[in-house]
Amino acid sequence: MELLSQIWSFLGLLTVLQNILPVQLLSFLHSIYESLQDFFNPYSYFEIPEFNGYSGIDVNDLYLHVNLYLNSINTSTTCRRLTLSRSKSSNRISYTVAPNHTVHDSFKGYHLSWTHHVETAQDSLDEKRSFTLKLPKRHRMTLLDPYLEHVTTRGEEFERVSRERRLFTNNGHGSFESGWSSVPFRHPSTFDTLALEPELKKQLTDDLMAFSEGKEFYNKIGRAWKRGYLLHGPPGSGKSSLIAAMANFLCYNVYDLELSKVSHNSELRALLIQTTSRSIIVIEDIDCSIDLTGDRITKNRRLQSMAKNSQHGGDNGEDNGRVTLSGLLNFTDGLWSCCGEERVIVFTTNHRDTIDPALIRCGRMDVHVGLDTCGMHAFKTLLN
Ligand SMILES: Nc1ncnc2c1ncn2[C@@H]1O[C@H](COP(=O)(O)OP(=O)(O)OP(=O)(O)O)[C@@H](O)[C@H]1O
Repeated sequence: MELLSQIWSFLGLLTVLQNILPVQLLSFLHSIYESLQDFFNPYSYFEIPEFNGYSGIDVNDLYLHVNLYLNSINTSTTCRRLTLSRSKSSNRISYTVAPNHTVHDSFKGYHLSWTHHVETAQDSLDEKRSFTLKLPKRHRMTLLDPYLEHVTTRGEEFERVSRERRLFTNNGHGSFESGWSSVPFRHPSTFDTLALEPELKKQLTDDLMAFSEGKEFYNKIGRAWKRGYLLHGPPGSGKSSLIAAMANFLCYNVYDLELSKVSHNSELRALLIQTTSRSIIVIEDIDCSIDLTGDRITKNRRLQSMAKNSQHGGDNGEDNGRVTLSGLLNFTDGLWSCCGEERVIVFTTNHRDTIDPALIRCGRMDVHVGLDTCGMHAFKTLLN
């Protein structure tokens, strides 16, 4: 009782002081109080807002990674309240730390925690979200960088295996902002279900694995992080199934590029720029999709094309109105092909011999896979 009355009198004194002391002195006392509090507090705090700056447009990558990371560690055991959500097109449930709740983590033997703050602006319904990382002050310099690196790597890894993948196809409006339409990618083919000889299966999975983990290698040797596959074999030999198995193995999106719908090289370039990293870009039946004689176009055809162009009052350039071999070579290997990372380009054909060697030389199509013969093992898998 006595303690209660003492607290009351202290609060009363504070109110009186607040009324009589000048504002400057109050704020000075407040800053001294905060400095003392900081000095004696054994923890450091780092705030990670959802957006960079005040525009509310530029999303903070680190915030996204923290969210993914907290999704990847089993937060349900350390956090008392989680927000669950599921998008219309995905079966996956994602967990977010509920507003103003904390989740605990450990790294190199130290305890750390993340608190998710959500504030609603008073004048609008906008929400301001951020995470606060709390870690031991004495070790903050040695812990912060490696821990954030760990969070980013785990977050990216989690996104890779859990994101809903999509199958894109070009819609004929490649010159505009979005030249691709997409549906969820749910092809069931995997390397386990494919009837392939075990050596070939191993070669392919090793190659794909090395590619997906090869960021540093590609950086070191100064090459764009992409890989080309040429799949050849008669109709029905499993080329499409192999592409689906590759996409499922790597957890990549698939861009199925229909060349007949692309009207010229610049549209092809625009489509390439619109593809995202970690994807497989497929051109099926490459020999049927394009005049692979490219620059060696016959005189007759060139004349026909020029006549057509002049009839329509167009430019007489020979590349007008079609995709050429050189356009395709630039697509796979030119400067623009480096505008994204971690991309696999796959060409399929029923007749490898009809393709211009420039298009499938090593460096463009790094791996050639023949699917024409069905060995004993593959046959057994099919029977099973
Ligand atoms: N190696 C294989 N293992 C398992 N299934 C296969 C294999 N090869 C073919 N198939 C089956 O045969 C059918 C045709 O295969 P797929 O469409 O992949 O062949 P394709 O070579 O792409 O044919 P096309 O050249 O006509 O497009 C599919 O139902 C697929 O499941």
